[in-house]
Amino acid sequence: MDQNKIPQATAKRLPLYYRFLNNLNQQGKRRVSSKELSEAVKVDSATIRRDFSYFGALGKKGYGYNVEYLLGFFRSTLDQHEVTEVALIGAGNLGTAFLKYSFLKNNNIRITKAFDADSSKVGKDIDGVPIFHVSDLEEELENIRVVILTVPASEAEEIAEKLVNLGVNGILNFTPARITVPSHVRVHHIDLAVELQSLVYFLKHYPLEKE
Ligand SMILES: NC(=O)c1ccc[n+]([C@@H]2O[C@H](COP(=O)([O-])OP(=O)(O)OC[C@H]3O[C@@H](n4cnc5c(N)ncnc54)[C@H](O)[C@@H]3O)[C@@H](O)[C@H]2O)c1
Repeated sequence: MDQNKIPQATAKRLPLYYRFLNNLNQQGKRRVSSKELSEAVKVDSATIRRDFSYFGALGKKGYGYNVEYLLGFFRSTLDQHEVTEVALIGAGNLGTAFLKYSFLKNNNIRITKAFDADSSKVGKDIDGVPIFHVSDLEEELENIRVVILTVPASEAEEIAEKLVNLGVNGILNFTPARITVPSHVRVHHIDLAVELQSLVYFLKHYPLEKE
């Protein structure tokens, strides 16, 4: 299937589905209903059915979806066969937490290198990930095209510019800085303060009803 035809909102949910289905598969489950999936991944079942219809997975009434088929589809779509190496810049509080948290265990994305400006951290490793000096980016980044940015906001723009010059085309930006990059580079911002504000706003203005 032509991956460009999958809407972006659907594509964003793929890793969520993938993780859950992978767990099911490891437990030996062969099928799953959209209701079960919906409860697990917190996406309503109509959306799941619509998402899955893009993958040619039409659930059968009373049977649900075939776990192996879906996993096969997700693996090829998410490039699970290939290992994607990711670098992390800024091994401070947040960066260290990411290096320690093995949230990437179940798929083939791995943080393989970290960079920091603090010489006392350079040469050490955090949970097996070596820390290099940020001035060695050029020599050490090699083929890495995806970077997690956890530096102070004031450093973000300058680092991003360096990264783009070295061929990076994907940045997951945890800093509150809004960085400017050329149009071929994709930046996803994750701003925890904004997410929290939005949650509180929704709770206040759109409270959910108890069932
Ligand atoms: N800690 C949190 O809970 C949290 C939450 C949301 C967002 N953030 C954002 O994430 C970023 C990091 O936060 P933190 O709490 O981990 O800060 P921190 O000060 O603990 O870590 C920043 C790290 O970046 C390094 N650094 C500084 N300048 C650098 C440079 N030019 N190149 C490479 N490394 C450099 C520092 O040596 C340090 O290790 C900040 O922008 C912060 O606003 C943090």
